[in-house]
Amino acid sequence: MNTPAFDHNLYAGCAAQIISHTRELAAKGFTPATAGNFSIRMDADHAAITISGKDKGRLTEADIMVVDMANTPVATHHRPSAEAALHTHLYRRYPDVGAVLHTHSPTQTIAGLLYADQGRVRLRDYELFKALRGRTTHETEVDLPVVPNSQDMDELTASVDAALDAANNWGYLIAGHGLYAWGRDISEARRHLDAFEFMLGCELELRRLGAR
Ligand SMILES: CSCCC(=O)C(=O)COP(=O)(O)O
Ligand SMILES: [Zn+2]
Repeated sequence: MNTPAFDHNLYAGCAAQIISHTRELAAKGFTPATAGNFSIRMDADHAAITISGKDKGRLTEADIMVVDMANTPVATHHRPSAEAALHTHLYRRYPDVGAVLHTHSPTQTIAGLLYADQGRVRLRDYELFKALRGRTTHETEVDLPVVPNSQDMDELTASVDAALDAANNWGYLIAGHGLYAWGRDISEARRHLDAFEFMLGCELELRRLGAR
C-alpha cells in the first residue's frame, strides 16, 4: 500500500479551522468578491491552503488543498491561491509560524495606498500593541511594513523579505491590496489581524482629523 502524502485527519482539522475563520472574516466584509487567502502549516513540509478564486465566505473542505513549501500541489489537480508563495515564504522564513491570514478590508486597502510612499505605517502608543505576541507595553512604536503591489510573486516575495528584514512584525500591508497577518496558530494570527485592522482604522481616522 502507498504511504499517503499527508495525514488526512490533520488536513481535515486544518480545513475546519480555516473555514470557520474565513466565514467570520467574510461576514465582516474583509474578503470582497473572491479576495483573501488563508493557510495553516500542517508540518515542516506541508500547508493546507485555500484554492484560488473561491468565495471565501462559502468555503467547504473541498476548497482547501495541500501544498509543499515550494507551492507544489500535493495529491490534487487544484490550483492553490495565486498568492501561495507569500504564505510559504512566511513558513520558510519563520519556522514557528503556524498560520497565515490575508484579507482585503477597505481600511487595509486604503492604508496601504496612503502609506505606500513611506514604506510603513508607524503605529504609536496603542494599548492594543499588547495583542501582538512579544509586546507588553503601549509605550513604544510599531512599524507595519507596506510593500508595493505586484503581480510578479517573485518580485513581491523579495519586497516582503526586505521589508521584514528592516521591520520585523506579525504583519505587512501590500499597497492598494490588503493585509497579511500571521501567528503561531490560527487564533493568534486572527488576533494579530484584528489588532492591525483596529489600529489602522484609528490611524485613518486620526489623519481625517488632521492629527497625524
Ligand atoms: C479577486 S481578488 C484578487 C486576487 C487576490 O488578491 C486574492 O487575495 C485572492 O486570490 P486567490 O487566488 O487566493 O483566490
Ligand atoms: Zn489578495
